[in-house]
Amino acid sequence: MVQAKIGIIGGSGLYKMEALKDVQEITLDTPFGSPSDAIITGTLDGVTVAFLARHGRTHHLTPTEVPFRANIHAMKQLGVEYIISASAVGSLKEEVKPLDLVVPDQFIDRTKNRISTFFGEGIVGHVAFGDPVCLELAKVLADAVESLNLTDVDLHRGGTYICMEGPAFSTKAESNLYRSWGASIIGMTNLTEAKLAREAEIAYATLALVTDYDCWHPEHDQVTVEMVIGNLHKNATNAQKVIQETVHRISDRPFVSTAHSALKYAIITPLEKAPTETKEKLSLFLQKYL
Ligand SMILES: CSC[C@H]1O[C@H](OP(=O)(O)O)[C@H](O)[C@@H]1O
Ligand SMILES: Nc1ncnc2[nH]cnc12
Repeated sequence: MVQAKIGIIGGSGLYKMEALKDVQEITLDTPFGSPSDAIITGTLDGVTVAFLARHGRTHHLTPTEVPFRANIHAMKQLGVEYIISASAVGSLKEEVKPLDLVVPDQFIDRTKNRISTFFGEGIVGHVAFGDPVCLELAKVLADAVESLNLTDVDLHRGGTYICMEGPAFSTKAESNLYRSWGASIIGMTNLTEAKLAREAEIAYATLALVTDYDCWHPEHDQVTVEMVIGNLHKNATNAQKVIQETVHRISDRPFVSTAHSALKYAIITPLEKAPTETKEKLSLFLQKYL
């Protein structure tokens, strides 16, 4: 099977990477079910990457239905060590304008209906998540954005991403509450993914593509899918340029992230006493500690 150190998870509006060459479609199974879609491997400027459309290439999965565990497991099977996530978000701040790019460094969890851990069934682990994205990868991503000098696009380094359950957008009261918390952007997917990536010891960072002002803004007080997709199409070209530049930078200067050893002090259950079936289910993550 093709191996790729860099994985790309594309969200709403980013269902493929146009610049990929030597493309192969790989259908994988995992102990956590099937991923959202086939994984597309290929090369970007000679570097092998693995691309997955988070909601499926036909966008048929709601945020709640996205098989986050299977997606991360599949990336790990391919040898992925760094994940670049591209995601559509609403803005919670006036200065974060539609079409801007944000590289968040914090998340707040407002999800209610999803499993966001690989642990359980006899093996307990608690990974550190104080810095939920890999700060080094986030810097590479933000530096890549800056180097491209994209017209009419401001870059925001850092900021808090509210991860809500969806699929309905927020109420105005919720949106204003999140603003009062100082959060910058809102979406429905990235915290879950970041947590699982951390448990899988994969460095993870988000390129957030601002599509709307959510519903708090007096002059733009309804967010619609039409608005989101319209802006995302405009953003998709920029997103692909940024991803390509980031891939180039990672392959030029691969680095060791603290995420790569996140499980070292996280597992509390003595593995020799843990159920064999669970050890097998988690073997891809645990093998180096067994
Ligand atoms: C189509 S608007 C809401 C939808 O867009 C974002 O998706 P993703 O994070 O995968 O880009 C948001 O999280 C919602 O799933
Ligand atoms: N306003 C919004 N709320 C949640 N997720 C989004 N994705 C894009 N815009 C969004």
